[in-house]
Amino acid sequence: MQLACNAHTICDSELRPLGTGLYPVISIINHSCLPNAVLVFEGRLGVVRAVQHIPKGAEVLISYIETAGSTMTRQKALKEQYLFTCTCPRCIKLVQFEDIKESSILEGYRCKDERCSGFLLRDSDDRGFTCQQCGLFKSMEEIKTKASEIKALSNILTSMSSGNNQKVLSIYKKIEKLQRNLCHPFSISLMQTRDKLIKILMEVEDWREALAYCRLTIPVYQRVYPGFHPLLGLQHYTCGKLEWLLGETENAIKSLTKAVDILRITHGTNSLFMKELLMKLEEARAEASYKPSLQD
Ligand SMILES: C[S@@+](CC[C@H](N)C(=O)[O-])C[C@H]1O[C@@H](n2cnc3c(N)ncnc32)[C@H](O)[C@@H]1O
Repeated sequence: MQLACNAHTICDSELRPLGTGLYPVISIINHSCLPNAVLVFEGRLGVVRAVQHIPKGAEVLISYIETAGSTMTRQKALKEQYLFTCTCPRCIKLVQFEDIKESSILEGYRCKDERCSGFLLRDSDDRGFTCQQCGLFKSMEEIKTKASEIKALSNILTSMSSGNNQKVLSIYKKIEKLQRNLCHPFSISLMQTRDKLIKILMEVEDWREALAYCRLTIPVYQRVYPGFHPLLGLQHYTCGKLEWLLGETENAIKSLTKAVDILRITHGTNSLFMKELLMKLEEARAEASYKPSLQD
């Protein structure tokens, strides 16, 4: 257990896990769900970078876990994996109204009225949930039916062997449709399903549809992560790459610029990964300045 509490998951530049490592210096850094620094890896080298100004004498804090999640979800993960109760500025708000609202958005249900973006709270008699914006009621029965349909589809996915991309794609699309109807538009589960769809659609080279889902995830990423979070930078990067592939040069420049603005802070500018990103942005800019002259 002592090893698990002090070890770190080594990831590649795109935060895909590669293995586990013990870094004696990095393992003295404590956790916060609102960290002022991030840990990224350049090969086997662990690098901690500040993501905001850290005043002299203040403690450097990184996040040990996925920070997109309700306070209860984060606290559970920290308790189970690292055996402590977090008291960071986000966690001390547990069960305060703002925190209940936040968890109802991130992990709760959507209003029956599709145009309403209110959050739902469970009624005291447990018969269902009421939208806190428009007052519409959603019954427990309706929620349970949709949730069990999603569960059944997820079970099919777990029982499937890999390699059947088209079948997996069609199941994820069904799950996404059900979640769109069940979950709040800023739901993390819906965001994760869309991320799975983006990954598969990129594997089957359907850039157009991958981009459509990627664009849907950006506002959710912007909401659930702080401004300088590597995952937000990487999502802008994915959007930019897809736009570039589809010939949407101006949009690609915008997305790649947003990616660079974030990732130069979290990843530095010296790695091969960042050099490639900066080169793509240069290429897109060069193409944009060349294109109008073609129309002359
Ligand atoms: C990688 S170690 C961090 C350094 C450790 N605090 C030390 O003094 O060696 C991880 C452990 O530190 C403690 N820890 C880290 N962040 C904490 C926090 N925000 N609040 C309380 N304990 C924390 C937990 O016991 C956790 O399992």
